[in-house]
Amino acid sequence: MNREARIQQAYENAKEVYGGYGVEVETILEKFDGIPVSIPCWQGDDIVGFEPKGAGASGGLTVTGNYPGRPGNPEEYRMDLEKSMSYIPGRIKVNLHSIYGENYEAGIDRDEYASRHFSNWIAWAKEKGVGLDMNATTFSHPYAESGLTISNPDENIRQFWIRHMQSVREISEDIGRELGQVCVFNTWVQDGMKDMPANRMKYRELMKQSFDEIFGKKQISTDYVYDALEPKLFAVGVESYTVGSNDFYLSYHGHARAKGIGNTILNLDMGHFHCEESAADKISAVMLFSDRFMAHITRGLRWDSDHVVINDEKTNDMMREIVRCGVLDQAFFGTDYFDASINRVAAWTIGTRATQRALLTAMLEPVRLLHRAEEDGDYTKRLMLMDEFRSLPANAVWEYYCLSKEKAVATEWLADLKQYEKDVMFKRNNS
Ligand SMILES: C[C@H](O)[C@H](O)[C@@H](O)C(=O)CO
Ligand SMILES: [Mn+2]
Repeated sequence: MNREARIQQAYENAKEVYGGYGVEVETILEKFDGIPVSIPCWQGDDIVGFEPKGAGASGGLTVTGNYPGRPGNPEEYRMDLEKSMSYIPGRIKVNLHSIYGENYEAGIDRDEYASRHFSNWIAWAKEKGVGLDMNATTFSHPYAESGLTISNPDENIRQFWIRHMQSVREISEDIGRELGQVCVFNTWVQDGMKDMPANRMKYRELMKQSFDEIFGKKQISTDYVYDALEPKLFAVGVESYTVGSNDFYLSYHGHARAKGIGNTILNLDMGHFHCEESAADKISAVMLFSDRFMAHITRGLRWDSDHVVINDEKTNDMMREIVRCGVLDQAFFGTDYFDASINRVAAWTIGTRATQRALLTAMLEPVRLLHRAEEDGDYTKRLMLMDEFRSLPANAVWEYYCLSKEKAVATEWLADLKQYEKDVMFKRNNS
């Protein structure tokens, strides 16, 4: 049997199996096809970006590895991105950092970044039919060396980062308007301390004030921008105290909503909690009080929050929970990882495809039957179904979807990437 016929037949069988549980596979596929996953720009070049002097990651972010072939300019970078996109079915967005703008004028600093620095990205996104998300970049900068940015008691430094965030938020607004879809403005900041602070209150108070100024500067339509707050437990070098902790951001979100400041939402990064803590469990708690949320799908491993996403238990758990909670239409899906020890284009491809596959698998779960068993108080049946549903033929549906989008099925993309690596990536000299 040839490739197409094999995939088609497995798909027809899968449809029958799912149909037996009341799941209409075609309807699910149609919905799935419209859900974008945002690709992390930082995986493409170890978060160097295109500022005149790319500094590389710092501030609790460490990219390990030195795999050859890193792109050294926007053209090489977008070429790699397009290569990865050629292997990815379904809608995507690119999650940019503010240091990935272009044509910065001499002497310009981050507090003066503007939409003109992103005009190439906007034109490219329009041409490719993809969306863009945006991140303020508070690390890898002389004003970030103390480890405190918007919570810095030095008013000059604090105001510098406030202006930075305000300008990046306005860039996000222009992007949202230009592309006709929401651009999530993410505000992760690394602020914290290696050792115990004597005055924890002070920095949180400053951070609260700063966010009030950042989001309070301008009311922006939610058609264009949501302001994502991304809590984190700790980072390397920031072991004792993170100003933007989960409790801080949950409270700040409530405050901002009550006062009508900005369009805040929570960004639940799966790698930002205790290893045994479930980010999935937080979705229902947050979404009872919010209209939207972002998920940073990633694979936390011990002290590293950002390994390349694979189809592991936590990723599937996160996706299942989003669907079971009925908040799929409220989710912004971002992925968040860096790995410079493997081919960077492959990392993008593996992580995005794994995220999509886990999402599709969760959408196919016969969730109504699980809810019904629980409502009936039949926890025995609930557990049996949950376990049984893990073995449903979701992969056959995924492969059919890839085929229908004329994208690689299973491992088919790797040989082509190895050729690209040889012909293009390994000929660069950017390390
Ligand atoms: C580069 C990003 O801003 C970063 O990964 C952030 O989202 C994060 O999760 C930091 O740990
Ligand atoms: Mn993140």
